[in-house]
Amino acid sequence: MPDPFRVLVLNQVSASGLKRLPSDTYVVGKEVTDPDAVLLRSADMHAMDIPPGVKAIGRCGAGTNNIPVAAMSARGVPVFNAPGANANAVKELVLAGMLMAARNLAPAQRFVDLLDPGAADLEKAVEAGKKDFAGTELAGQTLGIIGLGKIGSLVADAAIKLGMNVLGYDPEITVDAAWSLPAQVKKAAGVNDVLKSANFITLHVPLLDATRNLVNAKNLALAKQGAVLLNFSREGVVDDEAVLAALDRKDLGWYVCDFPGSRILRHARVIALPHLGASTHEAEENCAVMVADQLRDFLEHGNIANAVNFPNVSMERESRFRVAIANANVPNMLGQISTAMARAGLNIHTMVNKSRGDMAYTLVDVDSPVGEEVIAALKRIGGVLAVRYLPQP
Ligand SMILES: NC(=O)c1ccc[n+]([C@@H]2O[C@H](COP(=O)([O-])OP(=O)(O)OC[C@H]3O[C@@H](n4cnc5c(N)ncnc54)[C@H](O)[C@@H]3O)[C@@H](O)[C@H]2O)c1
Ligand SMILES: O=C(O)[C@H](O)COP(=O)(O)O
Repeated sequence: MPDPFRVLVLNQVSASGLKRLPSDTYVVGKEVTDPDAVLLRSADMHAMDIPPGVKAIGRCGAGTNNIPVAAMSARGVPVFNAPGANANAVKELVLAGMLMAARNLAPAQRFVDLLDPGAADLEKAVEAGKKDFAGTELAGQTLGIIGLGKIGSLVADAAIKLGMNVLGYDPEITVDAAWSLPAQVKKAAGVNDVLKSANFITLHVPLLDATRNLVNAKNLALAKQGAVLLNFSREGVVDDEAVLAALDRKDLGWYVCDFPGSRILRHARVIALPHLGASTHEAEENCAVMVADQLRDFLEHGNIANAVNFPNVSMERESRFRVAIANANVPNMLGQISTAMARAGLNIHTMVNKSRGDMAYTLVDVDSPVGEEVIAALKRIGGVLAVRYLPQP
């Protein structure tokens, strides 16, 4: 009986996902030591000493900026995420955010909270107060969407259905995402174009070097007066100081965001939520199940689906003896791998090799058991980052 896989869980991950890792072959929990894999949501792994035995990381969500992906790539460790699994939850919260801003719901609620329930003129006070909170309707307004991936495309579709005009910008849109966009979405030339034209601007990009401070003092100066900026992306995508200045100048009407950093807290025109975008039972379950299944397929069979730093690679088992190799995407790796196996008298039954950027990944099924010396020889090949032997009973 092989040792069980050990999975360290860093956040509150849905039990439905954890149940996908059966207790006879997995030890899963927050106190697990010497883990083979880590499952998490938003815990910050950058300062963490990631144990050398970690073979995979599973982010039960979309953003992986809390994980040292480049360092994991250098170790040949895939970082899995759950594309689209929480997109509907975020879309619904964006719609809520637009409505909260357009209808002044936050100050209206604060006004009602302060009413005296015992006052004889309660109804009169309600009717007198409501004029301060009159708003606008969404239909007919222009929504600018920056980032048209899983979330952005759902937001576009919902906004069109609400009667909004939609303008989208995404310089790296995938073919699949482009196909899933409603035909009515107009293409913007850039962030400036979106800011100039939209009454509502919503951000759905990952936090990368290229997207840090994507919305800043320079381009906020172009915003339509009273525009509403929504940030359900990441705190660093928006320059908070620039937003505060734009709100104070009344250039921006509202800033709705899911990241209540210290600078924006308690500003009267900021609606800040506690990173709630993906916090629905449905999204938490979808993300955890998707990532746990991907992690299990990788740990047991070496197959890779939805790793942000590896190609998708999957091969049906054609023999009981499988070797999985992560290697640099450079010439002659396959030649060296097959030579090392041939020297040990191993016959390759079938193999698959794919690459993505600097990373390549190879699965090899051989006809007979693979000795430790062969695994050691494979590990010694320059450019090989990680080797795993995955025999089946
Ligand atoms: N608030 C929350 O709880 C919550 C939940 C889910 C995701 N998120 C955040 O939202 C981000 C997007 O999620 P997703 O599921 O839509 O991801 P996704 O990968 O499907 O889409 C991201 C899109 O951004 C585009 N993009 C990249 N750089 C860009 C740029 N400079 N300008 C315009 N577009 C650019 C990409 O081409 C891609 O289409 C995540 O990375 C995460 O940071 C937040
Ligand atoms: O990137 C994501 O998926 C979201 O920010 C959700 O984060 P959470 O899983 O910590 O709620």
